Amino acid sequence: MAARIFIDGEAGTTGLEIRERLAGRTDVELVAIAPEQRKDRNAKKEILSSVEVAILCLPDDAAKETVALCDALGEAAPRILDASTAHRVAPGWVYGFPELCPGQPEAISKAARVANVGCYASSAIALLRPLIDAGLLLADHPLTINAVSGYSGGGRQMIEAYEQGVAPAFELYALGLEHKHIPEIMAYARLAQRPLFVPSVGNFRQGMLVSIPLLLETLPGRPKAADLHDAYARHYLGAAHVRLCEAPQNGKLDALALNGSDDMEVYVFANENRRQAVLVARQDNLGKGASGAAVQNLDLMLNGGEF
Ligand SMILES: NC(=O)C1=CN([C@@H]2O[C@H](COP(=O)(O)OP(=O)(O)OC[C@H]3O[C@@H](n4cnc5c(N)ncnc54)[C@H](OP(=O)(O)O)[C@@H]3O)[C@@H](O)[C@H]2O)C=CC1
Ligand SMILES: CC(=O)N[C@@H](CCC(=O)OP(=O)(O)O)C(=O)O
Repeated sequence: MAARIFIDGEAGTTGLEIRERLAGRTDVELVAIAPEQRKDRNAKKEILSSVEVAILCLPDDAAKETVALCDALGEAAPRILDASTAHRVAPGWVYGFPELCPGQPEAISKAARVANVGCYASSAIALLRPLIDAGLLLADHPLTINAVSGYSGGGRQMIEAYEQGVAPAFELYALGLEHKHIPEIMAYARLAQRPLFVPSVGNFRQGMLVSIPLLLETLPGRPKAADLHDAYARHYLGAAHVRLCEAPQNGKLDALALNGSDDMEVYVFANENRRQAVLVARQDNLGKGASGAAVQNLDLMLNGGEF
């Protein structure tokens, strides 16, 4: 029998993308709320009590409100997959990045509540956690994380600003150094020192690069870039949706090249003579960075299995 799924916020950027990915599948039945009732708590509660999984594609406050409605339902509550930032480091929630570590796919498959990854966060964690686990990077290493995203990452308002031509072609933001993804990056990459995070947004709809520069001489054991590469090769061996790639000889990486895909690529660019490296993750911010990741998590929640 098909699993009944409710996407709360199905008309938003993330909700629409998830709906498109699930359309045509026979193993899930999408249960929709009448558009005029989408913020009506009673109507929502009724739907919530009738589905197996609720996927929340809402602003944080609205996501918390829906979780409270589920709490009130007790045993009739659905499992929850929350795409917002509200519960990513909250107790009782499982972080929806199956490639985090061995055991994470199983934890997601059994969880009642899964917090889907943040787009920048998933890239930063994908780059940092394997090196920390391998002892190649210390938890208190001073780190800078640079990133560029397509404007769809900012949701409907930012999309409208860019598409009406009233947004700058490129800008740095979050220069107050309080970006909302830093807590999840620290928690799941296992950092003890807060990284500097410098995101930016450009005049392209989707696509994302996250890069982390490293001075190899400052790392424990003074590794070669090849050692970092090997640590990723071990960590991502058999991973279906994160690939370790050879860094292109021309030293360039196009932010848009994975658009339309739900996968992530990891690169180690290096100059051994200079003992410098730049780690880079590339993904579609709406794919593995959001809705693609949500569908991967949903599949684990519904069917379990290897990842
Ligand atoms: N865009 C992205 O790349 C990513 C976004 N996310 C997260 O997903 C969530 C949604 O973001 P995004 O899709 O970009 O945002 P959008 O602004 O595109 O969509 C949000 C949707 O939620 C609806 N909504 C707001 N309040 C309620 C409510 N109380 N009940 C039902 N529907 C409501 C809005 O409807 P209305 O406009 O009518 O109020 C809108 O359709 C956010 O928490 C965001 O942080 C996560 C990963 C990536
Ligand atoms: C370009 C842009 O504004 N990006 C958003 C992050 C994308 C996103 O929505 O991340 P979540 O997964 O946490 O929701 C931002 O920096 O706030």
